[in-house]
Amino acid sequence: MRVLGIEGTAWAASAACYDTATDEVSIETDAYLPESGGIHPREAAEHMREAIPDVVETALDEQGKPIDAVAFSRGPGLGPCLRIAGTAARALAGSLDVPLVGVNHMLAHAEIGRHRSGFDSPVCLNASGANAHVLGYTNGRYRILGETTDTGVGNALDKFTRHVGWSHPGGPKIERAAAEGEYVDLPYVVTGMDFSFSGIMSAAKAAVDEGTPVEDVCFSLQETVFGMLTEVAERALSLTRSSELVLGGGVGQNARLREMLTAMCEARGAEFFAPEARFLQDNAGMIAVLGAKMAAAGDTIAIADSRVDSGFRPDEVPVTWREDRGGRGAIEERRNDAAREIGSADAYQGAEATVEIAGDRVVKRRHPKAYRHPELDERLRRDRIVQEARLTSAARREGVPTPVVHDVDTHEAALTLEHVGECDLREIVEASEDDSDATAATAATARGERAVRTVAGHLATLHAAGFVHGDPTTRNVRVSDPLASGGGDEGDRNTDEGLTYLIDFGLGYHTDSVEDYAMDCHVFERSLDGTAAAPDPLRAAFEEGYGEVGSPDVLDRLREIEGRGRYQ
Ligand SMILES: C[C@@H](O)[C@H](NC(=O)OP(=O)(O)OC[C@H]1O[C@@H](n2cnc3c(N)ncnc32)[C@H](O)[C@@H]1O)C(=O)O
Ligand SMILES: Nc1ncnc2c1ncn2[C@@H]1O[C@H](COP(=O)(O)OP(=O)(O)OP(=O)(O)O)[C@@H](O)[C@H]1O
Ligand SMILES: [Fe+2]
Repeated sequence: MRVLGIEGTAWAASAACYDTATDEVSIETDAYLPESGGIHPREAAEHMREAIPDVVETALDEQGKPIDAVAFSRGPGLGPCLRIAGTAARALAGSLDVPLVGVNHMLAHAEIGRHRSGFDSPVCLNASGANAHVLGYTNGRYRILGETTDTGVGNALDKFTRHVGWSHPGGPKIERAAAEGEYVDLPYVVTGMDFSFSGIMSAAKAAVDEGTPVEDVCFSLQETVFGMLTEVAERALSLTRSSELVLGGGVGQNARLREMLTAMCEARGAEFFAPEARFLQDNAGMIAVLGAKMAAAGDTIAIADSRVDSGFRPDEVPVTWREDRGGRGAIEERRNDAAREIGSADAYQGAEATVEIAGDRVVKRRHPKAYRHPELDERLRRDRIVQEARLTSAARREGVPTPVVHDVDTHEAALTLEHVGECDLREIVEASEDDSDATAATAATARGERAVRTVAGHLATLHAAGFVHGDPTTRNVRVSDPLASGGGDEGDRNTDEGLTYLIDFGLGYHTDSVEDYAMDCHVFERSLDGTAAAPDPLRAAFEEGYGEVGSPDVLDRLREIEGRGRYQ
């Protein structure tokens, strides 16, 4: 099959031909470069209007053979640009009398890495201009495991370079200047698997204004921003137990980012793949390749339904082109692989730390991360160990079951904690749809729902006390057996079903913001999406449980967060 791809979300007016027989992709791109400032939507659309016919003609001429389908970026992107590229795609599909395929641009960034690497089911880090997120595949959809809560990563870098008077795009200029720079501290913001850039960017601009050499700020921006992305990618690998990572998006052209991701994957025995530059930056090649997979699956679109969508999110797309659904079988396989690799029940390799179990105690150590700048690494490990010890105890005082903290060693970044629970909540929710044994499955589902409801109550209690957990995932909840929980002397409201403990408070902080509380809930719900065999009833149980204890404002805000588009 030969597919013509058209890309026109913002700066790249691009057309490509992909031939499935040879796996060859030829790409023709005409880039819009603003004369001053950043991308102006109207100018970008004007460029799109002029450039699209030419790149399409060149791509078709080069192919020289008939085309079987036309694929185009439906979104996300700038509305005026999308509409022009969409109109061209519709006209072409009509005149060639071939099917039309509407592609999600961010999924194309992710799928091109999977396609070129041959990986089976990787986690994908998309680091592009207008977006930044980590995707994992479960139950027939790509789930957003973590994302920016403000701007895309490239846009953030570009805003900084505008401030210092450099021309667009700024990313490559930061990379060049960073070669001459030294480290200075900038804010580092990771909440669960989400992250934000606005605080860092304000601090970076202020540092330059106050006389810090711009090279030092560029160097530190890379260390901080890419350190955050790498950390989040590692958390996603740990949560999903995947051992494959692919990179997508224009910022992926940065050598320091790729170096960090390579080092992180190497340290945890995972494989890393970044496609070549022509497939990282916006390009129609990735649209043609995913378009071909969709067309082969019959996933084409009627002209009448082919409206563009500037806020099109990757998790809205039902995945038709993958044979596996990423359901229970895939989860089980990864679980077995992980168990074989660890080879012992006495030690865990978390995303951040190693946890050794010795009798009724565990020792948790945050080892240095080779990918991170040593100064940043030391600061984070020390701060988090102190915070974890403080908030673990603070939560206990509020009546939320947590491990007793026996010892804190800030020098070694080590904590000695009481061993709690029998398994992570993840094991229960992963298992809750086992069709081989219906009775066991119903029991597991009921147990999962009860535990999730209890977690919701615990989070509401923390929020009422003025702090957040910061990383409430199904891995950071320990669940004990109902019979083994020992007579209810803990005074927990759910003693009859065993205790549900919260652990791993290293990313927690004090706050009185409804937004922060709602984000805490959002992080937990998304971890259900990323790990549970059947997330929907669990989400419902969570919201019900939160509603019983917590403020309705938080739940309202949670729904608002879920409905928010991130494209800016
Ligand atoms: C929706 C779509 O229009 C959008 N496209 C987009 O952002 O273009 P993309 O080609 O993926 O990425 C461009 C960004 O990539 C950055 N960039 C390019 N080379 C870079 C480098 N060496 N280091 C850091 N950033 C770099 C640029 O500064 C710019 O912000 C997206 O994918 O989010
Ligand atoms: N006090 C504890 N009692 C029992 N098990 C524990 C305890 N602390 C940690 N564990 C186990 O070790 C695993 C990793 O611990 P923790 O989440 O604290 O480390 P981490 O490196 O931050 O992991 P991640 O970032 O992947 O959540 C937990 O999922 C849990 O299975
Ligand atoms: Fe892009």
